Amino acid sequence: MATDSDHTFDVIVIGLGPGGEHVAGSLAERGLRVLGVDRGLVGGECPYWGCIPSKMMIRAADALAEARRVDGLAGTVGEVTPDWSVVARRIREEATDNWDDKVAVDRLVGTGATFVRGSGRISGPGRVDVDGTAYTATKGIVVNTGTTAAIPPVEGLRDTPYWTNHEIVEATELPASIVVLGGGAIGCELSQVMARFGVAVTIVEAADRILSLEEPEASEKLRAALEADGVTVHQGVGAEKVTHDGSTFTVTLADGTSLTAEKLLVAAGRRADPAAVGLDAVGVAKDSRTAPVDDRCRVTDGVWAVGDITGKGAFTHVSMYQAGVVIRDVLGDDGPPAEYAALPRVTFTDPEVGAVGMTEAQAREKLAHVQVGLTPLGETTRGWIAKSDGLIKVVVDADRGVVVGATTMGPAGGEVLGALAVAVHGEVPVDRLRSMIYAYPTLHRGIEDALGRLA
Ligand SMILES: Cc1cc2nc3c(=O)[nH]c(=O)nc-3n(C[C@H](O)[C@H](O)[C@H](O)COP(=O)(O)OP(=O)(O)OC[C@H]3O[C@@H](n4cnc5c(N)ncnc54)[C@H](O)[C@@H]3O)c2cc1C
Ligand SMILES: NC(=O)c1ccc[n+]([C@@H]2O[C@H](COP(=O)([O-])OP(=O)(O)OC[C@H]3O[C@@H](n4cnc5c(N)ncnc54)[C@H](O)[C@@H]3O)[C@@H](O)[C@H]2O)c1
Repeated sequence: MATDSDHTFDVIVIGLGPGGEHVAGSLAERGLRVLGVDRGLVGGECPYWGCIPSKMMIRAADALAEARRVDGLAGTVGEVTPDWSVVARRIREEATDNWDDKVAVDRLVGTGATFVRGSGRISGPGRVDVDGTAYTATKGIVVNTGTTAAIPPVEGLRDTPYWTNHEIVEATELPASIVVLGGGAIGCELSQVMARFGVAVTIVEAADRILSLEEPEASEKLRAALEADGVTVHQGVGAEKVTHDGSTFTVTLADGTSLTAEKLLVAAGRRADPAAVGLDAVGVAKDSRTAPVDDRCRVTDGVWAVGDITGKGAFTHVSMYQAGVVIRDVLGDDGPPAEYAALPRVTFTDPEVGAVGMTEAQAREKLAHVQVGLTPLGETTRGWIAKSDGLIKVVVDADRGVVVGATTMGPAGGEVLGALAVAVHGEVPVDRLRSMIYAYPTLHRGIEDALGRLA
């Protein structure tokens, strides 16, 4: 029979995405009594339907593209024949264990934490209900319930068998054609993958450009790259109506264009639901779209939140970073508060779009004097040799003489980003960056060129 002590823990973690899993395991290892609750798979979206399987798809699609590049660089390889079954098998066997989280559950329980599969909800300070069973948290509750795909209010859409990231990651066969609603990170990455595997892909992006949160120069180059892969891009126009006749989707755009395709992928952003996890019971407004947190990731006394739900950046590295902040705060350990000025992000298209800190537009909105330097990658020696397109752009706070934002687009754009992420985080003076030695001929040498072009 369950006793009170079976239902009383120091800390209860609701939702075990990357950050929640880390908090639960680390606090248990430090000797706290921890209950981890997840209604789905321990590890969350990233390992099962997000980062890892999508990057496995991208790796495969890039291999196809690289093989096709032999022409014009090194000879001929004959016809490159894509086979999705290889990717689908890797996702099942190597990435997700066929969507079984036994390894993750065992790892968590191995730290000393208790795991319950179910839907958790805060019912009041220190109180959590999991599918009708009441639990008490004496030290605190950590919320890491993440996001699900946002389904935009387009007429007819909800009544159709649309795909989200879940269905495309689980697909064992690709369709002949697909419309992708949304040209953000998910839409762009997956569109390129599918196009390289022979799918006729059409992106519909309501904003005036794809990847609209990043620099316009990157959006323009990415659009050209996607079109070179055969993707059709409609931007600046939203979908107005969607129908499905049993085999074919018809998507009507606001400008009257009618698109038909075998599948429709919704990649129009993500939605968190703070009220569903009971955050309204501890003071968060019922209609809040995020869990507002302070620089210790506290929502209120005894309640912390980490990950997508905090609205600080829907990335695994943010979830993990915030987890570190929470672990220290719960334990009373010293450490810096959370800061996001040097938030890095990478869209793993080809070319990759790395970015850190502010875009030029954000900087101009916030700062009095802004300088910008941009180097097209083709003008760097390495970029020219590799026949690679891309750019390096730096955004500088002229008053302080430090880089506050940067974009590194190109092959390994996410790796080149590292140097500029350090510069933004460390507030390294531009003069110091200008006077360092950049190895020749590297792509990151473009940083020196971009700094030389500051205007
Ligand atoms: C296709 C795709 C590709 C991506 N690629 C990248 C990438 O390359 N790099 C990157 O940094 N990020 C990427 N992301 C984003 C990344 O997946 C998320 O930012 C990351 O998973 C962190 O999310 P989270 O910690 O908020 O929780 P999530 O991963 O969303 O997990 C939340 C967990 O909470 C559980 N849960 C929800 N409600 C309850 C409840 N009431 N009770 C119990 N359990 C609950 C869910 O079952 C889930 O397991 C990608 C996302 C997608 C969809
Ligand atoms: N490489 C990575 O790190 C990576 C990869 C994929 C996803 N993610 C994370 O997941 C999050 C979600 O990705 P996402 O691509 O779904 O969201 P997103 O917010 O990046 O992009 C969604 C896009 O859909 C558009 N849109 C919204 N409603 C629309 C409509 N009705 N018709 C047409 N377009 C519409 C928006 O204008 C926007 O450009 C990202 O913000 C990112 O944080 C990260």
